[in-house]
Amino acid sequence: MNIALIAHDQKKEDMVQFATAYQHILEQHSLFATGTTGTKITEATGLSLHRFQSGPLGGDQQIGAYVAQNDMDVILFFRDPLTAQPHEPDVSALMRLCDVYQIPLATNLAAAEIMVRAIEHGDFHWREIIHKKKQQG
Ligand SMILES: O=C(CO)COP(=O)(O)O
Repeated sequence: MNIALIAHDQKKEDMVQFATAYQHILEQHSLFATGTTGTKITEATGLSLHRFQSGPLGGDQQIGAYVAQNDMDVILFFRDPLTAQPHEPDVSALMRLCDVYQIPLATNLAAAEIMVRAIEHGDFHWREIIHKKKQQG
């Protein structure tokens, strides 16, 4: 599955701890991240991932483009609700697209822990079916 990992600055430590704790699950999937989040995860865990632009420079929109093509399966986005973001419209747009395409989106650590266990449990197998159907045209 294609999994996107994103964290605002105040939540990056949470993301590093999350990625460390669930590395054994995450490493079985294709990982994507916004720029700085990706760097921090890779430095802390060694996980290999595709790094997009930093969020304020368009990273959320790049992940949104994957969602719009139905190519992203899960998004774990640790948002900071207490700090204004210069790219708030991009953040809102990404979350909107997740709703348009029914893409599972966790916006905090507690929800992400449930989500990653569901991934391990195979609860998102329906996403593989969508990929196969898409390939068949
Ligand atoms: O701002 C972000 C998401 O909106 C995250 O971007 P970075 O991972 O580059 O800090």
